[in-house]
Amino acid sequence: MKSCAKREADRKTFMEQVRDSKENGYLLSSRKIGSGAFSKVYLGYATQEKLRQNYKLASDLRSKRHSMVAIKIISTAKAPLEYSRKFLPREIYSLNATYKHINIQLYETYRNSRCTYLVLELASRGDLLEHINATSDRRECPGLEEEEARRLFRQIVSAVAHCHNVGIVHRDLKCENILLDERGFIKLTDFGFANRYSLKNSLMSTFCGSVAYTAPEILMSKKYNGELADLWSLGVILYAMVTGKLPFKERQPHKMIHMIKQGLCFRQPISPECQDLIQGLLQLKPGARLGLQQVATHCWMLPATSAIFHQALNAPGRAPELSPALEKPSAQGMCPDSPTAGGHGGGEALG
Ligand SMILES: Nc1ncnc2c1ncn2[C@@H]1O[C@H](COP(=O)(O)OP(=O)(O)OP(=O)(O)O)[C@@H](O)[C@H]1O
Repeated sequence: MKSCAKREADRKTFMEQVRDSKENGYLLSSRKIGSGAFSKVYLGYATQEKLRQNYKLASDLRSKRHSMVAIKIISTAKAPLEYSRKFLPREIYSLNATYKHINIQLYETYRNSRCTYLVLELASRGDLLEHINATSDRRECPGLEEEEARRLFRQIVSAVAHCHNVGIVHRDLKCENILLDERGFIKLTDFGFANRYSLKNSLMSTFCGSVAYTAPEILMSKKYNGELADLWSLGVILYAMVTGKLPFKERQPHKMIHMIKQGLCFRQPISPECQDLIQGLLQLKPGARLGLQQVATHCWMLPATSAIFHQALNAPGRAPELSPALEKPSAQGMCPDSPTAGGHGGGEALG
């Protein structure tokens, strides 16, 4: 239980934050909608005066017919210096650089010596992980229907392509960092690990992100290309969306690598087109992964062409990358042709 003194200190801090926000044109509500390692996110409202001053904010909120925003408050006085000096500026830079994309909206920032405030578009329907888990429960079947997964994945790919086009790699793409707004649009968030690169093929060396979504080259502590590492994470996200599970799940990087080398396993019926796309992204060799352009035009992303692709897949002479056994999983729901069937940790529960 919190001590009285701690509660009083928290109350004072919150009142200061309410004041700071009011001075900057926002009413901070006491409804906390999320928290991170060094941040708290509250529901806020833009004042009429703010709406008069900020045309972009006003027109965006008008289209939504409300004045709500998410206010992320980072206590820079309490956060480690490295976070305030390195990761937070990167997050703000990245959000600003990607501002003009529908999936990512930072309206403005303000700060004082104690806190930095990020005013963000409100994504009121929680994150993708919660959505997958809730939908799985409702359907009594793990994962989203492919049609819904396709609709969301298209937006995610578009948001990541936008980042890459302006020279930003996210480096922490995961279901928890993809939020949903009230209209079902995705909002990419948490750019704390994002980095900019000036050379197309420049390599990075910092370990970022969550092990389950992290590209094998990073787990192996190799220098890596940030764009190609983001592509791996996209493969993990798509797998999670359609199966409700993570493809590889281990706490320790060396065990993860072992699992990845054993190969991917689909334990439930997923269309061959979707499997092909996931396989194309989850390639051990970074250079062998599908590029974003190829992802965006992959037949699974364009349903109209999927029938043609299906024919091509089954055409004589094509190497059978997707065996019939995978298209129609066995009664046990395992991959009989996989050396790891039953034994490997692929298909671990989300969460
Ligand atoms: N725009 C938003 N709309 C609604 N909720 C949000 C928004 N931004 C963040 N949140 C909520 O706040 C949580 C923390 O936000 P965020 O991930 O940006 O913080 P963080 O400090 O970078 O987190 P972490 O320490 O996990 O990296 C999110 O998981 C989400 O639940």
